[in-house]
Amino acid sequence: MSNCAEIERTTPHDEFEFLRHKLPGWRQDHCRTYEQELEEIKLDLGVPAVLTMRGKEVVLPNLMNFNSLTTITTSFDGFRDDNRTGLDRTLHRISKLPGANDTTGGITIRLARHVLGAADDLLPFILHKKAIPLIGLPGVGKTTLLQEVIRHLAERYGTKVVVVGTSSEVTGAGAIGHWATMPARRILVSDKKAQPELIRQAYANHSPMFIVVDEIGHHGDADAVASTVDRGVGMVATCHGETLANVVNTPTFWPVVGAIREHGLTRQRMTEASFDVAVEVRGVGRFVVHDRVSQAVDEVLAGREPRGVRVGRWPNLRTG
Ligand SMILES: Nc1ncnc2c1ncn2[C@@H]1O[C@H](COP(=O)(O)OP(=O)(O)OP(=O)(O)O)[C@@H](O)[C@H]1O
Repeated sequence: MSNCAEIERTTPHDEFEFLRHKLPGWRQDHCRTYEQELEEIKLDLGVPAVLTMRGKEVVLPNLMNFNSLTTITTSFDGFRDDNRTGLDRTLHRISKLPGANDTTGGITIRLARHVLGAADDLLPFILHKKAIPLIGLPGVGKTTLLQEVIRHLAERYGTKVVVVGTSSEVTGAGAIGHWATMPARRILVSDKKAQPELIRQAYANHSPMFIVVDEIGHHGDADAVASTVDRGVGMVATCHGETLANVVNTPTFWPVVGAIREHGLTRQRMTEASFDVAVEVRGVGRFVVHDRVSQAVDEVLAGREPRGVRVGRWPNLRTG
């Protein structure tokens, strides 16, 4: 699929600038200094703003006052019930901290950027696979990786890729999706409780070859994912957790890891796992891949840690 000639492209720099111009003048200057490495801006009432980067924090001078916080917060539109919104033509995520009496106590701005090549090391392991979870703790780079996976899928399968998710980081916040994930189609989830039904609608109504779900884990998600895969539709989904073992040990995921049942003190896998390869995202560019998921699930159920293959930028890389 290469019919993207008319899609307007923004660079990570453009998207950084759209965001930076929302801040009061002197804070704009501080942010510019850290453009390449900035990951989050935390603006809380009564304390100085904090810029976070991988492995370091910078505390800005001056306390955040009510007027500045209100001016910044009201410059972003459309906060949803989960207190998140995005910024048009960018992948950034803006989240409110609810304060006393319906006020806003602070905001967290996650600066997301499309990183071309972020999935390259993983491609040999995941292309031509049917169903893949990307497992990782908050902030390890799952969403950035997911965007690249979507871009690769959309290049191959075009509009037969449907992305289901709440997060503006994955496909962009605006009425039109972010160029990097187009022409994949998107279903925006405004209420997480509706996600299982929207996954079902994605396969029932839109003839996908692949459905991509940003964050499964709420009640009903795993059942919807398992029945999608049973119908032969490909699936890539992110899950919170550090390892595959964490996922297997969380009952809400049991439908996708082999319909696990408890018998007294033991747990047993009743079917093959829905996923045929599982990826643990351990850090930016560092992955552990399990390519025989059902067997790895059995290892966890037997109380052992399954050994995966280390892929990507690990120091002293060797297979484990
Ligand atoms: N390969 C990469 N190269 C450079 N920066 C990256 C890369 N992957 C992620 N980052 C940066 O790290 C930060 C966190 O990444 P990301 O939002 O993808 O994490 P996440 O695991 O999805 O977090 P959460 O679970 O909180 O949504 C972002 O600022 C992102 O731009």
